[in-house]
Amino acid sequence: MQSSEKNKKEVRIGLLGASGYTGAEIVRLLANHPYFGITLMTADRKAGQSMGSVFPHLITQDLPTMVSVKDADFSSVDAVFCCLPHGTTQEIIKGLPRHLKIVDLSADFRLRDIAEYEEWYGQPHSASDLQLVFPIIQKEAVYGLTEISREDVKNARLVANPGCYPTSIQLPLVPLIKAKLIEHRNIIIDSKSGVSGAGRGAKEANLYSEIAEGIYSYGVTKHRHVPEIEQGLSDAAQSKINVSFTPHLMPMIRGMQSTIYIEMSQGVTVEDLYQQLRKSYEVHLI
Ligand SMILES: NC(=O)C1=CN([C@@H]2O[C@H](COP(=O)(O)OP(=O)(O)OC[C@H]3O[C@@H](n4cnc5c(N)ncnc54)[C@H](OP(=O)(O)O)[C@@H]3O)[C@@H](O)[C@H]2O)C=CC1
Ligand SMILES: CC(=O)N[C@@H](CCC(=O)OP(=O)(O)O)C(=O)O
Repeated sequence: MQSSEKNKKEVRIGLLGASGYTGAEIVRLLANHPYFGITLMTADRKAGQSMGSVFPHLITQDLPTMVSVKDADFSSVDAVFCCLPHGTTQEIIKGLPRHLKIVDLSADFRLRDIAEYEEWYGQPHSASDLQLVFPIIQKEAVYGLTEISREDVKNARLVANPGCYPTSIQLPLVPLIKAKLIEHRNIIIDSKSGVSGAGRGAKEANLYSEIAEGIYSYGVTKHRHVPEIEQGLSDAAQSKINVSFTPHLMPMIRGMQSTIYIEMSQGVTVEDLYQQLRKSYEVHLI
């Protein structure tokens, strides 16, 4: 399909941070989508390159050349996916034209409490005037765990896409908490992730020789996803929930497993938990 035909599709998409792992995933998901066409792509170090040269498996896709965000023209864009590092994202989002719908994959708009963001992410909001701008944008953000807040997501201007570990933990626990099947205390979460979760940027700790044939825990007691997990579970419970969460890095590229230990409410059986999860995520086949 030619770019000109793509422009006729209903929703014109800008992809910010297209040259990273999540950018490539968005391209894959949108490639044959009937309503979306990609009209703008940005990169940082790889600005000026084609997507096919960065990700050879996408070479057959007819995509615009990646440009730097500062050179991006949003006049032919209706919605953007932000696939940028957290911290960087706030500054870029606050400068985007108001007509754009935004899906942000970073962590910048997930936490309602800005003080909590600064504490767990170990950085103030980066632009000097952002303290003024951030609360306004933050109020517009909907936490985009679709299964839990589908209607809010539909109408949002800014969707804060949940983190990987928090997704794997909230999807099973939120329905059980709402149905009062589990206790709010002593929730212990043991999660395992593949290495692509750390992004494509080169880091010593993610070298093959560091990762292969081993497993290690990291961020013990202080991983930045703790407040996000607690925010979602506390919302479901309508009271404060604290969790013990330990992530592990596995010698694999993709994938995630979270094993969650809970106390069942009095009289509840394991079968009750399964029934509730089946009911909550029932797929109606036509
Ligand atoms: N990897 C995963 O499984 C998941 C990641 N996320 C989150 O999504 C976001 C993107 O992650 P991921 O794709 O893995 O990251 P990558 O490191 O793979 O890609 C980051 C992208 O942002 C660009 N970029 C980096 N710095 C800047 C900057 N200062 N200004 C403009 N563009 C910049 C990079 O350009 P270039 O390549 O040219 O340097 C690249 O396109 C992160 O916030 C991450 O936390 C969310 C869910 C899952
Ligand atoms: C293996 C690894 O490093 N994982 C990342 C989380 C990846 C993820 O998808 O979460 P975000 O959307 O918040 O980036 C980490 O532990 O920080």
